[in-house]
Amino acid sequence: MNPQLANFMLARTPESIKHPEQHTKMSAAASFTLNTGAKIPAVGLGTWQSDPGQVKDAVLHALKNGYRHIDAAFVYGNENEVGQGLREAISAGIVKREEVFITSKVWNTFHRKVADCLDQTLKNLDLDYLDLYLVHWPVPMNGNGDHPLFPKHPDGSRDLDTEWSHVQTWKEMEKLYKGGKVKAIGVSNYSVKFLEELLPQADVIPATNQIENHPLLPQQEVADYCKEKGILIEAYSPLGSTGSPLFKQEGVLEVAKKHNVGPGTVLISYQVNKGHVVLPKSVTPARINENLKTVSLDAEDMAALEELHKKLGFTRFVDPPFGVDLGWPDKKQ
Ligand SMILES: NC(=O)C1=CN([C@@H]2O[C@H](COP(=O)(O)OP(=O)(O)OC[C@H]3O[C@@H](n4cnc5c(N)ncnc54)[C@H](OP(=O)(O)O)[C@@H]3O)[C@@H](O)[C@H]2O)C=CC1
Ligand SMILES: O=C[C@H](O)[C@@H](O)[C@@H](O)[C@H](O)C(=O)O
Repeated sequence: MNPQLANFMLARTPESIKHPEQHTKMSAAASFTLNTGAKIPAVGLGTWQSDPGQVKDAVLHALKNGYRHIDAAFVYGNENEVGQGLREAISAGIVKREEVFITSKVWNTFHRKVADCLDQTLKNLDLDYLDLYLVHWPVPMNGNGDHPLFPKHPDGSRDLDTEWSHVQTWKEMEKLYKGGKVKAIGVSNYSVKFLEELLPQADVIPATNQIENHPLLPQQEVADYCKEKGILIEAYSPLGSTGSPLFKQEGVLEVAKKHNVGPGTVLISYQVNKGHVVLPKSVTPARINENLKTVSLDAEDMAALEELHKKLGFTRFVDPPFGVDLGWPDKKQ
């Protein structure tokens, strides 16, 4: 067996799952192991739509209260403040840089110049390396269009770079990995279709695939495929994204009642129980604390949560209008 894969298979069960008696309130200590051998904390703080003016304090609060993993991206436009939160925590002696797992992502308009995007991100965050760098979407966009991040054609459709392929982007990511400024590289928003295009050409297997995941979109096909290839799933929008709509789902509330916890704890625990990293976003101190709590869900709880998409159908909360087939089975007519 490929050593990257063997390492991953051995170590992907978090300690808290191997020893459920230790699996009590805070999951900061729970971690998975990437196919590089590095540890990644199971719960990370999301920062998409965390406004400048709020996100520095959110990051600082999270680090003070046990988080050791922050999920950022160039396109979020707030990396500078994320970096300030991290720096304050380091200056205050709360954490050391090497104790925090920092992820960022190359934006679509930078697929031909990933090294430039990385350098800007490192400058924004005031760091000299990232723990994980992801291809945000497998959709190159025109880097010389009418907008630096969201270029459009006159008809309003997104201006894609159809002369460049996501596989070429990956070859550039591999160079960054070999250069040492990123300790691991991975992908995001890759369906099986895109992974099947990528893997035969890849010298480095992606460490992670960050995808939308929650009981209304378990994405079992790509999750199973990634498990087989040693690629760890990172679940984004675990609460249903903006306004946490999954908090109102009856099935989630029933499991929450059974365990005497909030619906967020159920949605976050659902991911950790599946062996996924989970990235809840909040800028609200009490919620940031709450989102670090997990409980052990039993087979009956997991089945009840899985029933939801069977009853209600798949729901995708993050679905940007790229105008290309991303290969998602739930989007097939
Ligand atoms: N790779 C990709 O393409 C994507 C990556 N991501 C990553 O995943 C992260 C999480 O996904 P995201 O879409 O932000 O959505 P989430 O599912 O994390 O939901 C965030 C929303 O839930 C609210 N919320 C958080 N915690 C609680 C709580 N305990 N009780 C009640 N409400 C709560 C937040 O409000 P408030 O902040 O006001 O407290 C916010 O409105 C992102 O921030 C980003 O880092 C997300 C989407 C796409
Ligand atoms: O990470 C968050 C999401 O991917 C977000 O960056 C995109 O959905 C973006 O708003 C878009 O419209 O393409």
